[in-house]
Formats: sequence, C-alpha cells, structure tokens
Amino acid sequence: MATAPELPCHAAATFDDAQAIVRQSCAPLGVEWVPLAKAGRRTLAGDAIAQIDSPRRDSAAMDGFAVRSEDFAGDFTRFVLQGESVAGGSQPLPLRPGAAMRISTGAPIPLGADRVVMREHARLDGKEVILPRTSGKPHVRPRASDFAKGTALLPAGSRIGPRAMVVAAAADIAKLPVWRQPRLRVMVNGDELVVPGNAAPDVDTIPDSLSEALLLMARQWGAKPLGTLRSMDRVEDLRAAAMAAMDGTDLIVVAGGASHGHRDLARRALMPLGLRMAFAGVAMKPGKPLWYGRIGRTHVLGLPGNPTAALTTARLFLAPMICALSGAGFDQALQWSEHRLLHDAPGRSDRDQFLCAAGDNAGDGVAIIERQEASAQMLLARADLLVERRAHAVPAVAGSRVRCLRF
Ligand SMILES: Nc1nc2c(c(=O)[nH]1)N[C@H]1C(S)=C(S)[C@@H](COP(=O)(O)OP(=O)(O)OC[C@H]3O[C@@H](n4cnc5c(N)ncnc54)[C@H](O)[C@@H]3O)O[C@H]1N2
Ligand code: MOO
Repeated sequence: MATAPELPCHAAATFDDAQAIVRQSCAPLGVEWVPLAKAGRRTLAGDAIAQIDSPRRDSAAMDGFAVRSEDFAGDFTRFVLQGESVAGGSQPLPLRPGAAMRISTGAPIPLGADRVVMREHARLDGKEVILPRTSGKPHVRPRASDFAKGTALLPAGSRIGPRAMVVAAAADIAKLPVWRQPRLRVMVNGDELVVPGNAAPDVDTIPDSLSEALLLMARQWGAKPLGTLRSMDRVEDLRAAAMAAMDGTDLIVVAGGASHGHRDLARRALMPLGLRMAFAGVAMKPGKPLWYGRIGRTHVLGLPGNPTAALTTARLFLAPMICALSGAGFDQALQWSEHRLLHDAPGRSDRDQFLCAAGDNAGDGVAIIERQEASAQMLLARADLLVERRAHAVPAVAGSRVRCLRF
C-alpha cells in the first residue's frame, strides 16, 4: 500500500489508479459454513454438491396407473388393480403381469412397470381398470434423471438467490460454505446533521441523508451493516466515534469531512488511530475528495460529504469493495452496459466524470440529467444510471453509445 500523503492532499490518483488500488487491497475475508436458512444472498466459497439423487427413485410424473407397455393387447385393455403407490410411500411390490397399480405424481414406480397412463384416460370397473394404449410420453421420471448424488449443482462464486436456494435445498444440503460478509459501519460528521424527521424545527440543521442510504447500499451488495455513528465537527468527537466504529468492523465508510475545509477533519482524526492512506483525492467528478486507507485490517473509505457525490462514489467504490470482500469479485458490482444517448453531450473535462442519468423505460436510451450538482439530492429520485464520460473525451452526439452503470 502507498504511504500516507501529506495533508492537504491534492487530486492525487486517477480514477483507474484508485480503482486498481482498492481492487488489489480487498481480498475475500474468509469462509464460514452457514445453515441453508442463513445462506440467502451470500456467495458460495465452494461448489454445492448434491447429497442425493433426484428423483430418488424411478417415479411417476402423473397421477394415474402404472402398467407394463407389453401388456396392452388392443386399443383398450382391461387390467386387474394391484394396490397403490403414493408419494412418500415406500417402494411397492413388483407389478404382476396384466396388473395396473394406482399411482400418484412423485410416487415410486413398481418394478416391471414402464409407463403411467393418466387418471383422466382410465375407466374404473370394480376391481379392474380399462386403459387406452398410449404411445406418447411414458410419464416416468427415471432415478437421478434431474441430477445424481455427487453432482456439483452450484459453482463456487454463485450468489444464493431464490433460484439457487431451490437447487441447494433439493440437493438435501444442510449447510453451505460461504464467504464471510464484510461488517460495515457508517460514520457521518457535521454539527448540522440530524436524524431525518428532526430538522424542520431548526433551520440550522439538515437531515443526514446519507446514513440510511449507505447502509442500504451496503446490504444490497452483500455487506452486514452494523449501523451509523454520528459525530460533531470536532476531532475528539470523530476520533471517539472512529474508535467505537473499529470494533468488529471490516469496513468503515466515512461520509463528509473529506475536503479541505478547516473543519473537514476525518483523516486528521483517524491518523493517530493508525490510519495508513492509500490515496487521498481522485481526479474524478464528482468525488475529488475521495480517499481510502486502512487501520490495521479495517478498510476505511472516505466519501465526499455532498450527498450525490457521496452516493456516486459509493456506487463506484464501496459496492465493488463489498463484492470483493464477500467473495463475489470486485467486478460483480461494475457491470457496465452501453446505452444510446438521447441528446448531445458537449464539453470536455480534465477529470473522469460519472453523471447522473435516466434511462428510458422502453429501450436502451439514456438522458443525462441537466443539473449535475454534487450537493443536489432531488435528482437521485430519477437517476437510475451513471454515465461515464472519460477525461478529455470528445463531445458525444445524440445516438452515440455511452458506458453506463446501474445506479
Ligand atoms: N476549497 C475547497 N472546497 C471544497 C472542495 C475543494 O476541493 N476545495 N471540494 C468540494 C467538493 S468536490 C466536495 S464533494 C465537498 C466535500 O466536502 P467534505 O467531504 O469535506 O464534506 P463536508 O464539508 O463535511 O460536507 C459537504 C456538504 O455536504 C453536506 N453533508 C455532509 N454529510 C452529509 C450527510 N450525511 N447528509 C446530508 N448532507 C451532508 C454538508 O452539510 C455540506 O453541505 O467540498 C467541496 N468544497
Ligand atoms: O467532487 Mo465533489 O465530490 O463534486 O461534490
């Protein structure tokens, strides 16, 4: 890791350098075994292996009658009824020649039978049943025809969502090896900040609009949010908050206090705790004050205080960090896609820009939102994409394709 730059810092790193530093610094935290019920949204650290065959035995695919195909003598044949096989029942006796066994979907097929005639095609007559000759599907699911015991059903690296959960449960897996979730704490600082819902009576205050959003983003990308610590604009306050934040935490996100103001104290407060900086300042817009370092094993990401800048940089840095720490891989959160610009995008910038934009619902069009102020917040209500405009890029005309990230 690079050594701590002197304060005040300049926009030291390029966006690509900063991404490379963070990518290299964030390795998966370790493996733990969790019960299936706790495995949702976690990332597999090893393959999920089938513990049983599915189906477990040759089974009926329909409710009806199990028969031998060779017993059919004409278009309709009369069979003697021989007991019943039900789902959850044990293997029935072998089917006698000329007999039909009542059977339900999922029930084991008696030895000798090779076909199930559906219930709705059968005519019962006392202790016998008259069945039509059918040449279609035999309605038998052979043992292990879905998967066999020992098969790797979900590869390491899969995220457990509802579909994977069905597969793991069907495989009779009790516990899964998953990567440990990074435990994350948010620190916000500012004398002006109050818990949302408490600002109205005092014009000197504003709602803390970042804490819950950052915790939510963290949870969405696979972290275990531990909560927020708020502090006033005093070094001692911040330091006390940071000491509390360190406890059992893998990743601290500090929002605000990142810039050059004499009250922007975040790094100054954390230095005596052993903070080692990797970069402070990135040539990007928004996000110039972004910084990253470590205190021991704890990662510390410093976001600019301006809310849209904070959320944009969190999407570009925090989300991939969480994915990397939780075994899903840094790039899991950086799935760029190309969209068609709905208007000209003029202007060259000397910094890489990541602009709030709105996709059109119908196609792959995207419109950059006009007022791009890092302190603005209302635009986030409709900014579902970030458009990348690299430094010194030539102006883009309507219809050209731009790289975008889901925001
Ligand atoms: N002289 C300079 N001034 C500024 C620079 C610069 O390079 N030189 N950079 C500007 C940029 S870019 C940004 S972004 C901001 C970032 O400043 P800080 O990270 O130090 O953030 P604060 O000063 O603490 O706050 C800035 C602004 O954001 C509001 N804020 C902070 N936290 C929250 C929160 N949790 N919820 C809602 N709003 C929050 C805070 O009230 C301030 O209005 O600095 C520029 N200045
Ligand atoms: O870059 Mo600041 O992060 O523009 O608002």
